[in-house]
Amino acid sequence: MAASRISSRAGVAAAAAAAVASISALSNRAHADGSFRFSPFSSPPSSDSSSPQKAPKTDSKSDGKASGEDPKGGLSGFDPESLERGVKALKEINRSPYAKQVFEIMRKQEETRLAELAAEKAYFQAMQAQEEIEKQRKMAEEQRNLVQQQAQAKAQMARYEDELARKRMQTDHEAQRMHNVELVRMQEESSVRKEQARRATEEQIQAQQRQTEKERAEIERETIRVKALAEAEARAHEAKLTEDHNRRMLVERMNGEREKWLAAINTVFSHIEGGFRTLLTDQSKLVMAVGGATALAAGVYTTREGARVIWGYVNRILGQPSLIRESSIAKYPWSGIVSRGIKKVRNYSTEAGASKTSGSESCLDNVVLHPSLKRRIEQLARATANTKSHQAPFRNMLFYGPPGTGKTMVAREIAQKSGLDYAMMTGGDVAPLGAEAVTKIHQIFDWAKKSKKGLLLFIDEADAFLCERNSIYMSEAQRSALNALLFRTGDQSRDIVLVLATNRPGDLDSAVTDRIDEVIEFPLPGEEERVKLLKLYLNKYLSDQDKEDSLLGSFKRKPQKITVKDLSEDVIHEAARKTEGFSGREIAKLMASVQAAVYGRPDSILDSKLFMEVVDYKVAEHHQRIKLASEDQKSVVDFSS
Ligand SMILES: Nc1ncnc2c1ncn2[C@@H]1O[C@H](COP(=O)(O)OP(=O)(O)OP(=O)(O)O)[C@@H](O)[C@H]1O
Repeated sequence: MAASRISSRAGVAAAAAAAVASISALSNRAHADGSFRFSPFSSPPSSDSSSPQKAPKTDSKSDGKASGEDPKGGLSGFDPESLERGVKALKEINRSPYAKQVFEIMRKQEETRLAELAAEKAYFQAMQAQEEIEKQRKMAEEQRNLVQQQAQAKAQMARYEDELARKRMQTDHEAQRMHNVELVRMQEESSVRKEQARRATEEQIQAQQRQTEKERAEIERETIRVKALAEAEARAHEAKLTEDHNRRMLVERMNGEREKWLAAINTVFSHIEGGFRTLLTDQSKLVMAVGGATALAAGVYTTREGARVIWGYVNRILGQPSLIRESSIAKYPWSGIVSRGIKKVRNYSTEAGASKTSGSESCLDNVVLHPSLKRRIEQLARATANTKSHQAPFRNMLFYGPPGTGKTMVAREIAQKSGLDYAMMTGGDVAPLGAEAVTKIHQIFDWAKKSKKGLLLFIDEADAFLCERNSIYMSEAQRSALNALLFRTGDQSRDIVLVLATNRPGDLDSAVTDRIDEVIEFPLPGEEERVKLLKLYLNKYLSDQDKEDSLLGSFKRKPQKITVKDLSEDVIHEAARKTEGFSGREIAKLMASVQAAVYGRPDSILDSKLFMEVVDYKVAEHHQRIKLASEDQKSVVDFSS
């Protein structure tokens, strides 16, 4: 019995296990599908949970509809066999006395399962919360991305705006640059226009200046011409006066002679009277007397006229040309014999005296020049002196510089010291000669050839007739004279040294300057030279009185003796400082004025006060003269413009 009971119990347990296994298999399957919600102990939504027998049916039906059945139609993979086995097992359980325990176990199993499901639910809720969090995170991320995108868009917008602003600025800048370029171009054009206008004005001014220069040159030439004319007139007048004087002397002498002759004639006539008486009485003696008287008259007349013709001829051949103002060559060959003899004697005595006082006297003692210039001139004088002995051609010279700086003096000194003959003429003398000038120039060169030593021909104021040949102010005669001179100086000469002096070297014809070998400038004296000049003329005009007295001899009235007092070196240096811009001539004149001022004093004393007074007014006079000259020049420019 017990064994049967045990076997029945084992059978129930096996049935329950089978039922549970089949239900579990179903349940697991449904879970595996994810849509199956059936549980034998859970209360289905539409069937009664307390009737487990019905539940599978209901479940199977609903399951067939809800989960086992494919929504597209048909039960895919559903096995009703296990369900049937479960139902069968349940029936067996119901019949078993251990059904209660079985159901208890099943309930516990179900509770366990519910707990598992709750845990699963909690798990799912946690998952859901996690999902929610994830969603929130994603949303936040999206939000952040949105914000980021917005920021990016904003930044892009800002960049774009910035780009636009930059482009606008660039455009503005470009426009400004173009504007500036345009402005610069306009300024350049304007400056070019201004420059052109300035050049045009300058050219106009230069043309005006040239015109003024020409006019001034014309005025100067006219002045020189007038001066030369005046000088010629003065010479003519002087000659006339001399002639008058000679005539008067002649008349007086003739009167004396006449009286002498009258007395003689009276005597003679008394004799003649006797003779006539004899003649009248004797016919043959009368005829002889008349014939003799006629022959005598004819002889006297012929001799006189013949002598006059011969004199003119000799004079023309041998005499000094009239253009030469000063020369070392005697005017007539025979007239030098006596003077040469006197000169020799004088030279001998001077040399003897000089050798007693100083060993050697350098040339140019009376000329004050800058040491370097002086050295050059001494060298030139020596070279010129030696040229003839070496049979070399002479070198022509041009001296130029402001008036009164010693050009003429130096030329004279060079001529004298070089041992050549020398002759001086002035350019201003040529113009008044007119058509005769050419002949006179040739005459000078012919005459110069006669010098055995060689001749230094010095032409002062050379620009007066050697100026530019194209000049419209030059007369035809002057041009011819210049051409004659150019013709005679075409080759290097072994007979003539040409020395030209001018204040305006620029006016000389280019062909003339081409013939020049040495060009020497004579500047205004510097302070050192002015000191020397002041001392030189102080000695000459104020201290050399004794010497002059002895030279004047007894023919002239003796001048008052000048006493020089307190004239220190400092005073002379002060005067030299003040006389800046003075020429040598002006300083010589200043010292002549000092001499005159001293003669104006009863005691004839020269002291530093008087000296400086004269210096001051001469300096004021000099500045006034410069001012007037510049005003004159300005007015000439204004007038011409
Ligand atoms: N360097 C000098 N040394 C001494 N005296 C001078 C000097 N320069 C000029 N004089 C004085 O001035 C006078 C004129 O000099 P000079 O005739 O030589 O000048 P210049 O240069 O030929 O002038 P111009 O150009 O006017 O003919 C001389 O007689 C002399 O008294």
